[in-house]
Amino acid sequence: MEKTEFPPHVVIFPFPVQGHVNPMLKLAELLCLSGIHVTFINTLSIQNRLSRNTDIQSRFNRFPGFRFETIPDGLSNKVPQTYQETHKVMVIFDSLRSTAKPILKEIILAAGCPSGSSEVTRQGPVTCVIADGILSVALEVAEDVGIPILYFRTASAASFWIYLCLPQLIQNGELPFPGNELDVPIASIKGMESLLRRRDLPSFCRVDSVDVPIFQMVLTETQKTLRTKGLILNTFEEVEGPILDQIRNHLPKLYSIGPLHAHLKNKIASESISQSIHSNSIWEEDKSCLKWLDDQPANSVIYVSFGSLVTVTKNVLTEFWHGLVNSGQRFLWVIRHDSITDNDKEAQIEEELKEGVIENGYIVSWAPQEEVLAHTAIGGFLTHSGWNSTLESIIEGVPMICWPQLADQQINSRYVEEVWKLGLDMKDTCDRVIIEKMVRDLMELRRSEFLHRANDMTKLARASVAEGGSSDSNLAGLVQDIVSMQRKN
Ligand SMILES: O=c1ccn([C@@H]2O[C@H](COP(=O)(O)OP(=O)(O)O[C@H]3O[C@H](CO)[C@@H](O)[C@H](O)[C@H]3O)[C@@H](O)[C@H]2O)c(=O)[nH]1
Ligand SMILES: C[C@H]1CC[C@@H]2C(C(=O)O)=CO[C@@H](O)[C@@H]21
Repeated sequence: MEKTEFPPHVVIFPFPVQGHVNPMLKLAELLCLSGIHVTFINTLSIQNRLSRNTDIQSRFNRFPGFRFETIPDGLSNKVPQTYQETHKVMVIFDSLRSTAKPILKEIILAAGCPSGSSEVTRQGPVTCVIADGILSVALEVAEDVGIPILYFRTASAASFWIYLCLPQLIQNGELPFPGNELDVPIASIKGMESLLRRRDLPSFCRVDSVDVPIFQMVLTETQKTLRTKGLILNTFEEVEGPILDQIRNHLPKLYSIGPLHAHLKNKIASESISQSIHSNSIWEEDKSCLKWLDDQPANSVIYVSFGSLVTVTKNVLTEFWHGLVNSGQRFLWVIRHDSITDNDKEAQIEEELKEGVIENGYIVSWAPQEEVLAHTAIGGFLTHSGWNSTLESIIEGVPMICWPQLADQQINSRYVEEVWKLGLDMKDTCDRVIIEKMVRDLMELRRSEFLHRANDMTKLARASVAEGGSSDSNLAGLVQDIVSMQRKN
């Protein structure tokens, strides 16, 4: 086999939102540690925010075969704060669809050419593309230029499997469903027959017509996965095994390599590189909360965060405020600056909440979440059930109260309560009395039950990313397949 003068070169292209960029940067670092060269594509605003709020540049400078490539934001950085999250996502999606194709093609074709910047980074021709599982614009470019493409879907395997089964749900008359009878069982998804109700389907399924744009987006983008060389998922066999087996019937090359943040920490430790947790936050992290946590008893604090996309009204915040205060538990609460939709009152709301904070509460606008969940003071997590947050809670053995709002969060919360039994699902309610009761149940009355379950799952998660574990082996298989793609090109 002829020897190539360059290592394999992968172009990685995430959907430009925090919950996608974060895990894909972890993947990029893992591939760099395996000797693979990487070009990572960010929109200009994402790249500027990462550079402003993290050590991203210096962190990746240690890899001579790595470089960032930035592309214009298009319309995506002009989205009014009052837009609902799904509207924001569709603006970004449509903007990339209309602008990214020629730019991505140019990046790929210029790689490895003497006149290109590859002379600076010494990268060879592109071996393959790893694109976000909702960016088929990258699939079209890869097919045009004739190079392999893998998808990385950053949400749960369970949500991906439901999206892949949407055509059956429509054919069997289970979608769309009129009205709000949400406890009707869903029967036609293999592996979830006795688990699913309408309310557990991803939020995009709550439509009275399948022509709703974001429903069409997830349906068509997911079906296009079948045209790729394989699918990477940030999950592990022991947590979503039965569903991974269902997906493998349609996508044999399925690489479950998560939890990626823990996987990367393990690999960095084995390379004896600096141990500190490196942030990929696009907001500035308020680390003062770590000092506040140092002063709290072990397992005494419930951490509250709803991720990077969910927005809330003042009324919702007020219900959570009273529920948390009335529970008598200590709490650390993230209220993201751009998360309040009645934004004319944003400053007033936060001040009211802060004025009301008694000694057992602490509020920040963005936290170092991986460090918070690893802190001994944390005894519970009130979460929106975003997949990164769910994995970060699992690996640290923190039981959860789930308040799902968007996309895969609904099915994730169902698995937390009903399958993994790691916590409580507050789905479709927001009431101070229910919030208070659930916080007391998680932090006091059923504490030992949930901590026991969480401890068992933590062991499985840590074993999967340890040397020889399922995710470790699957990552080695991914690297090997990328190397073999280079030889074929
Ligand atoms: O104060 C905070 C809050 C969050 N995070 C981090 O931000 C990420 C948030 O990701 P996630 O929990 O997945 O939530 P979203 O940002 O809402 O993620 C979007 O993308 C995910 C992956 O596709 C989906 O699972 C979610 O439903 C979708 O909303 C996590 O890594 C957190 O550690 C912080 O660092 N500080
Ligand atoms: C707003 C959501 C549309 C699909 C994306 C997603 C996925 O399944 O890839 C999950 O949640 C969000 O990140 C996106």
